[in-house]
Amino acid sequence: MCGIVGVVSQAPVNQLIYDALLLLQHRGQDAAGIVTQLERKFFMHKAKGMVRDVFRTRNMRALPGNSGIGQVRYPTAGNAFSEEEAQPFYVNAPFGIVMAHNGNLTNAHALKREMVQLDHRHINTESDSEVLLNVLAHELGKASSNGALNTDAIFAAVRAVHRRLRGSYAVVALIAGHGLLAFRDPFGIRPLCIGRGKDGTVMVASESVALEGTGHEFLRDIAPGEAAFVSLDGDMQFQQCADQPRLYPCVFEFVYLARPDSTIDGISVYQARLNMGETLATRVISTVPPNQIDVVIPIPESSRPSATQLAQLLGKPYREGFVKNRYVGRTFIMPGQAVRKKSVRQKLNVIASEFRDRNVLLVDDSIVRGTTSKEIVQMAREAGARKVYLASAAPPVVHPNVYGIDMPTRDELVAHGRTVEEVRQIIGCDALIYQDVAAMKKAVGRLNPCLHGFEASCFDGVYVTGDVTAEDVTRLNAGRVGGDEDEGGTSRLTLPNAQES
Ligand SMILES: O=P(O)(O)OC[C@H]1O[C@H](OP(=O)(O)OP(=O)(O)O)[C@H](O)[C@@H]1O
Ligand SMILES: NC(=O)CC[C@H](N)C(=O)O
Ligand SMILES: [Mg+2]
Repeated sequence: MCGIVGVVSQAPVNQLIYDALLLLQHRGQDAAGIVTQLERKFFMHKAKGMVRDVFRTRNMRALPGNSGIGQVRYPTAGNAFSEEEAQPFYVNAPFGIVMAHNGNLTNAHALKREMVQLDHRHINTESDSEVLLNVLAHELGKASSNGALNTDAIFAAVRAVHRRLRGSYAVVALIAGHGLLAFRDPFGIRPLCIGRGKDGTVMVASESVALEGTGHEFLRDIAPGEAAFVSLDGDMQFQQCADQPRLYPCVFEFVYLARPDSTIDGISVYQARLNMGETLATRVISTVPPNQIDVVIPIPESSRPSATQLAQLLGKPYREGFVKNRYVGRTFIMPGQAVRKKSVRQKLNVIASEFRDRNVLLVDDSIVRGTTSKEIVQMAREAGARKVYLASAAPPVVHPNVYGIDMPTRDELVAHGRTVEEVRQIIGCDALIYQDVAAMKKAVGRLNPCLHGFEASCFDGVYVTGDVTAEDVTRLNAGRVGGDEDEGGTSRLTLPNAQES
C-alpha cells in the first residue's frame, strides 16, 4: 500500500496536498513526493523519508499552481532504497503526464519487455509504477487524434490500460493542460475515493480521512474499473472502463492498513475492527475460560477497536498496558526485519502495574512475521504477568501478498507451515487464539452486502485476479531490491525465518 492524492482547485494546492499526505502517512513511510502544475509546467519534489522531513519551506515554495498530485510510498516492488523510485513519476510524451500509484502489478516484467520492444519506450527504474505510467502514456497517445485529447479519448485509453495491466492499482495522474485522471483496477483491490470542498476544489485520495481532514466532503468511492476525469476548472466526469468490474477490496485494509476513521467501499474501518473483536470473543471463550482472564490489553495501535469490543463481550476490564512512543512509525511497514525488531521495543513500553500478578489477554490486529507478538509477550512476562494469552483479530497470515502488501515470501510468515501450537511456542504465550477466515470475512462483509467478496489471499491463498502463479510470486519477490540489506546483504529470498532473526 501507499497513499495517493490528486487535487484540482482554483487556488494554490501545495499546502493542501502536503496536509493530505500527512493524513495518509500511515500508508507509507519510506518516501514522499508532490507535483504541482502551473501553466502546463510541472514542479516536482520527492525524496526518501516521511512527509515532514521531505518537504522544507523552500521545497513548498517551489511547488506553485492550482492542481497537483502526491504520494507516500511503501515499497513493494523495485528498489526500496532508490530515491528515483519515489513517486510521482513523470513522462514528457504525450502531453506531459505525472502519475502516482498505489498497488502492485503482477505482469510488470512482461509489460516492460513490450514497452521496450514494441512501443520503444525507455523505462529507467525497476519500479512497476514507472511501467504503469508508460502503458498509460502509450495508450493516451494512441487514443488521441492528431494530438488532441478529449474525455472520450482519455476513457478509451483507460479501457486499453485495463486490458493490459494485471494486479492491483489505484492511480492518480495529471495530464498537462488537461486535468486530473483517477482510476481503480477492475477488482477495486486498493481503495480510492473522491470529494469536493465548499470552494469547488476536487480531491481524489486513497482514504476518506484525507478528504475529511482537509475540509472536503466525501462524495463517493471510485468504483472498481471506473475512471474519473476532473478538468482544470473542476468539472467531473466518470465512466466505467472495465469489461467485468467486481468489488473485491483488500481485507487487510480493514484489518490493519487503513486508518480507523476512514470509510472504504461503504464500510467504516472502525466498525469493521469492532466486528472482528466481536467474533473473536466467541473464539476466545471456547479456548480460555473467562474466569482465567483478569484483564484485556491491546497491542497499540491498530488492535484497539477489536480489543475494546472483545473486552466488553468477555465482561473483563480493558486496560492500556503498553504506551506507544508516537515518534516511532508503524513497524510492519518498515523495510527490513532488523529495523522492525528493534523498533518494537523502541515503540512500545509497558506499564508494569497492569501486568503484575495478572492473567492478561493481549490483543493484536494481526500476526505476520511474529516480530511484534514475540517481543510483546516477553515484555509482559518481564513486567510480572502470571499468564499471557494472545488473540489475533485476523486469521493466520500464511500466503505471500502480491497486491501491494509487504509479505513477499512464505518463509518469513510465522504461521506458514506451522500449527497454531507451533506458533504459540515460537511466540512464547500460554494460549494463542486466531480469528478464522470465514468469520473475518463475515464480520467485515456484513457492513456492505453489495461487495462481491474480499481480496484475502494472504489468509486463504485465493488471488482474486485469478492469474497469479507460484512462479509469479517467486519472480515478484526476486525482482525486489532492498528492505533487508541492513541485515548483511541478505535478499528477501534468503531471509531467515522470523523466529531465528
Ligand atoms: O507480526 P508482525 O510482523 O510484527 O506484524 C504485525 C504487527 O505489525 C503491525 O503493527 P505496527 O507497529 O506496524 O502498526 P500499528 O501501530 O498501527 O499497530 C500490526 O498491527 C501488528 O502489531
Ligand atoms: N504498495 C504500493 O502501493 C507500492 C507502489 C509500487 N508498487 C512501489 O513499490 O513503489
Ligand atoms: Mg500493531
